[in-house]
Amino acid sequence: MIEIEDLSKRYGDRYAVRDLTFSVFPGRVTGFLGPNGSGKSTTMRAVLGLDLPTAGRIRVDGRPYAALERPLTHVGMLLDAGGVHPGRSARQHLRAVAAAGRLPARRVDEVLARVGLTDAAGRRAGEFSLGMRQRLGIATALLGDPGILLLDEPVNGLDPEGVRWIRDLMKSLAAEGRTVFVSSHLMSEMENTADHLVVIGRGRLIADIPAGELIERYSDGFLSVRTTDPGRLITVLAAAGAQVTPENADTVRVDGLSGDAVARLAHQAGVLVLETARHATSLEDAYLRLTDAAVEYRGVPA
Ligand SMILES: Nc1ncnc2c1ncn2[C@@H]1O[C@H](COP(=O)(O)OP(=O)(O)OP(=O)(O)O)[C@@H](O)[C@H]1O
Repeated sequence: MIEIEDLSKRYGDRYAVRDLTFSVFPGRVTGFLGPNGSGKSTTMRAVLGLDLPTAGRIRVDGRPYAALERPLTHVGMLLDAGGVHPGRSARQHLRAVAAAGRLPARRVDEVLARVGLTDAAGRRAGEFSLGMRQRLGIATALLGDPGILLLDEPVNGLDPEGVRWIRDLMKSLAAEGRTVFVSSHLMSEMENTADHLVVIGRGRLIADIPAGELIERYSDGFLSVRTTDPGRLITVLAAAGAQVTPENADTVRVDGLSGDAVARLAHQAGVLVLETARHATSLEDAYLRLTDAAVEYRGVPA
């Protein structure tokens, strides 16, 4: 578990992160979302003690990162897939990290297998494709078998197969009971992955919410209702406070009423409803609405 309390980080006269409070829980994938420059990397670096906060407290498994004994067994991180010596093989790289972190050498082959790099283990990392480098970065994060994983924009630049692979991996890591905290500036990447979302804008918290609830709360989902008597249905539903507009000859669009309410009102009025379809919003739409709603957070002078 990660607990962030009143975190602020200032560079010069600007806050990269301001009064941020949230926790990241085990057993689920938590997406950390915000536009470019909103402070996601700064927050992740602060969790790992790579950046010193201007104010606030961060606890990892109940302690500051610096107070963790053998931190690699608590937290694995994928911050930058480029941090591997190009002349070393994947196996040599992992052995070096394992030795430095006092981790058992057998973990090297275990993590190579987990990320599908067993066959490429002897090749120089400098010859790796971006996707392979990303797998090696994740293997490195997994070396200490940590309960917490921090992944900063892990799918950046990957092809669709690589994206799918990382998604599936994150889900399985969460299913094993780990805390998976993954940043992205693209909501669409989180749509099929995150169980929970922490959204920031200009360094401030905008939402800390289950992914499904975000859609529910910020969706503009409407109903298409097909009926034998659109004229009468429009009158009845409008009288109940809904916005109703004809969609075509036998279908009306209804905003502001649940499917239940539409069915009941139509029944009471003796109008026959043939079909009701709900048009759901995507997570992307909900996110845009949410960040729009947070427009006051744009611009944070120190
Ligand atoms: N070392 C630094 N010195 C000065 N300003 C910095 C530094 N690191 C980050 N910033 C500023 O802090 C703000 C937040 O940056 P950060 O990299 O945390 O955002 P981000 O959400 O991770 O963005 P991205 O999606 O582009 O990676 C930005 O305005 C950035 O310019």
